[in-house]
Amino acid sequence: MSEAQRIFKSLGLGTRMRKPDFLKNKKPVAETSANTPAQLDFFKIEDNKAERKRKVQQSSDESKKKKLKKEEETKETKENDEEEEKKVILPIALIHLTNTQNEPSEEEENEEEEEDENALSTDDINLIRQENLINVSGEDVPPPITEFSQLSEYNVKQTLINAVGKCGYTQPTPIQMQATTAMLKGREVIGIAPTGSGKTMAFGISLLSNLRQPKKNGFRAVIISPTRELATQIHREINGLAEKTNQKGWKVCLLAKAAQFVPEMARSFNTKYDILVTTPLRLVHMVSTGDLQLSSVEWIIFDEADQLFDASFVKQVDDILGACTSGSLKVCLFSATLSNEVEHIARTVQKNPVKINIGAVNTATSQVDQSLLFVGREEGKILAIRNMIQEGQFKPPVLIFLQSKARALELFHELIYDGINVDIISAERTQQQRDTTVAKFRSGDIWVLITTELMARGMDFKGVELVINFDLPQSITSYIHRVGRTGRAGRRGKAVTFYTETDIAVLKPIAEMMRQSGCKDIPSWLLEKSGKKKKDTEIAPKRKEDCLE
Ligand SMILES: Nc1ncnc2c1ncn2[C@@H]1O[C@H](COP(=O)(O)OP(=O)(O)OP(=O)(O)O)[C@@H](O)[C@H]1O
Repeated sequence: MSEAQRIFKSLGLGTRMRKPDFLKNKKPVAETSANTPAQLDFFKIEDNKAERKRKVQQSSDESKKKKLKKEEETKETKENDEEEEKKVILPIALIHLTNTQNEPSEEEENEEEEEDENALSTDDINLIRQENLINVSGEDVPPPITEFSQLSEYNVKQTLINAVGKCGYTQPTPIQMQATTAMLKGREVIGIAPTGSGKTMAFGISLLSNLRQPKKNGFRAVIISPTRELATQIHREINGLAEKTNQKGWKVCLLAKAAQFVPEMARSFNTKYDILVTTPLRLVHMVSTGDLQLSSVEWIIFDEADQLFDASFVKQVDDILGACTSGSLKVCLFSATLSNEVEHIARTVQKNPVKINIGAVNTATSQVDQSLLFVGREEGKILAIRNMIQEGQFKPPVLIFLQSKARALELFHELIYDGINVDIISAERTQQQRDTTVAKFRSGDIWVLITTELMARGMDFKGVELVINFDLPQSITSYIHRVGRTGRAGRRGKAVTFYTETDIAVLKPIAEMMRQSGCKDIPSWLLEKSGKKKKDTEIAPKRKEDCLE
């Protein structure tokens, strides 16, 4: 058994990891830098391959030297032990038996040599994590994968691995590298990774694999999301993956429409499906009327977990967890942002979770070029948009965030008047209207979408070019999620935040966070500004309903 395997065993991992090809070449090289790259550019891994290969080779060499030294030491100890053993007098038959038992067959020897070559050393694992900005905490955290094909070593069916490929995903993102192996080992996870970095697939793949096959025994996995639009999107993605497995019978249910179920349907409903995607309110309602049972649930995922575990939802979350009565229930949390307070609450419902953090904590994705634009007073905002249009900086699709529905509606009328292909989405519109608007924005029939906080989290509109914070967001957390609607899945995006004279007093936290996420053009006077530290939820000043004066 190799040293690496011994380490794996001692860590209780027991998994035989195949060493990725890029880790196999070992040439003598100098020591590696332990510095973590400042920018998170995980979709561009391929571009960095040569550099990564060099670093990994360096690490592999170091570990090889260490391994050789250890092997020599082990050999010495073994020889001493053998000497000791010979002193014990055994009957000849037993000696023979003992010797043959200890002697590896030729086949075993070859296998060990092969394992030796393929095993990942602790240094290799650390380097993969370092290269992908994966930070982990928790006991016995399994190593990350670097290729989807390695999922087979975690008992994932080939049909599921193929399905991931059919979705067009060739390389796992960092959260997928690490969260999948943890969940596949049956571990509860707290997964924090930037907006647009593929968290949905991270838990989607793991759930489908852990459930093995459709059973029609009632819901075995539940995914909770704060908004109906996001639940619909998650449902589409997981259902799409399930369908591509060609494994007949996977039933993924979206519990979103109030009129979707009548009591007579409840019985079949409780047995027909494997996975449920829902918002918390709807689920609590169905559980309280007895129309839905959660006793078979083995996995529950809270997407946008920080929002679900904050004051506005925590009661419903508590009710839902109370209804999941299975002793083997596993609770996982995913989000791009998580405060210590929320993590503390969440940990009270988790058992020995693995915490995975990708990149810097609570910062906007580095895939977005962020900027601040001074507009003087409120009326300067619409002028700024008109200027951007004239100067060709208003490249659709564009998402514009405002503080209230009334302000959003006013801007909508103004842009319609300018002849822009624009629509508006807010919580007060009917579900039908919301669905139609989202579909039209997705398909490119609408170029500009004006919205409130409703669309800030989770929504994956492919190819959004520009996010405009017409009004400052209410919190840093909201800023991170809003600008994260662009710069997704490896594409770059732009985000412009308007600010007025009144906003200057509260802008510093946003400016600091922008700098942290790699933004260089922040006026230094803004960063130096002193002032009372505001709570995360208290940034934007309350504005008049009328956004143009
Ligand atoms: N391995 C992959 N390779 C390329 N694209 C991927 C991969 N995994 C997921 N994606 C794509 O990346 C996009 C973002 O994924 P997803 O919506 O899961 O992000 P997220 O991390 O949940 O973001 P948010 O925090 O904003 O909710 C989606 O369009 C998805 O199809």
